Amino acid sequence: MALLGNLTASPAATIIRKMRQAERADGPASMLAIGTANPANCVRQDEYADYYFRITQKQHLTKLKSKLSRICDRSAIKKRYFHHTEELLQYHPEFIDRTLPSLDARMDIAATAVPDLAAAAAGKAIAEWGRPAADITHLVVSTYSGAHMPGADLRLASLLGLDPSVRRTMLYLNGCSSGSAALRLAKDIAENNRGARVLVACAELTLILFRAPDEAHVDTIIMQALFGDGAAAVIVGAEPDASAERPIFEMVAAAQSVIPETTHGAVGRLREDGLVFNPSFEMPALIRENIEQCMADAVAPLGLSGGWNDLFWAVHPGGRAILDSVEAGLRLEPKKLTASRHVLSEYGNMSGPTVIFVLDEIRRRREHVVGGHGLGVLLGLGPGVSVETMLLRATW
Ligand SMILES: CC(C)(COP(=O)(O)OP(=O)(O)OC[C@H]1O[C@@H](n2cnc3c(N)ncnc32)[C@H](O)[C@@H]1OP(=O)(O)O)[C@@H](O)C(=O)NCCC(=O)NCCSC(=O)CC(=O)O
Repeated sequence: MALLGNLTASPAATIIRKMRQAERADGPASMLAIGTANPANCVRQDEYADYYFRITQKQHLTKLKSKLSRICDRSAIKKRYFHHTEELLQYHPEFIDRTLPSLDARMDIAATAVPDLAAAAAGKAIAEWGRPAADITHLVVSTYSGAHMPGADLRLASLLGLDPSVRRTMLYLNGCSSGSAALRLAKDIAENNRGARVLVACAELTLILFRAPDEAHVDTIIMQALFGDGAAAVIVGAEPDASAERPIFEMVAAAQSVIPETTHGAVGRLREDGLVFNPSFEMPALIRENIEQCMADAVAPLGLSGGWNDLFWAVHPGGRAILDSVEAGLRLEPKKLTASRHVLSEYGNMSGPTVIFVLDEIRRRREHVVGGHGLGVLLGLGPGVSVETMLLRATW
């Protein structure tokens, strides 16, 4: 105690404390710009079952095809975008036949396609932000569609012309909560490094989990029915420059929790035939039964409780049943999930980037979605089952 007392009173301790105060930003981080992008190949959901069984040459599996048709009908998705095309699949029979090793070929395509798509989204965010790309100080990139050293972060930095001193962080295999996790990390970086401007970029290509239908693996068609490709980027910074920057959402507080004993809820394994991802049948019920407790725990330290309909909601649209579960579990009025349902309908579940598309949609709809005090919640859901929450304040 005596030593600690001496240290804390010493001139060195005072200097270090002042240095640390000077290093940190005074205010909370804000999202300063948002950009999104999708590949060109668009497939309508009402044509997807025909398309998928034709390109995988499995039209003889008529019962499975009818099941996929039914699931697509009830998915509340209108269309999705994909990097892979029929031509690409013709060159790669190993992407269709799950007995052939295909990880090398999938990774070779992802090495350029993931950062290219991320760059399309990030370029839009930087243009909206209005400052030079070289002013970005930190880069956080998340994906599960590829894994390389050096990674998509370095190629993205080069494509965008970021400064070589930019501090890069890669997040791999975070599943569908990766967009929320990357934003949480960006908030911490921006608030602890005065003047930092963090570019968050999330990009996913379903090529990593594309494979033919198989009667022994019915969950394959669930993935094929719901997931699409997309990228989203956000620029995050604290103490916005009032003359040059226009904050969209203040990032008030972030939390992460895990629904107890649900590690089986959403499981992914990287295998020789790509990423095998199995969302459990139970996901919708697990979320419906646990979401209110997770939310209450997340907002309690802020002195808030309940009143969920007073907030705006940016919920990860993992599937129609996931949104139905969040709506039921929190007793939300149907209009609260309009932005999430719109993004699901237009793009499907793009994993991590999706929740950023929802934020973009909310700021587009403005007062039609956001209530008087402007407070809302970003809700990410992913393997764990992890629940990522961020309290936001709309600042337009
Ligand atoms: C897929 C759906 C749109 C289908 O809607 P329906 O109204 O048709 O619902 P349903 O439950 O009757 O399902 C239709 C058929 O699909 C089957 N089915 C449903 N879910 C399944 C699953 N997880 N695995 C295997 N089969 C499944 C049902 O048994 C049924 O088969 P039969 O017709 O033979 O009886 C919906 O169930 C849905 O949105 N589910 C949630 C999907 C999900 O878990 N998303 C999270 C992805 S992970 C994610 O976002 C985050 C992450 O973890 O990283």
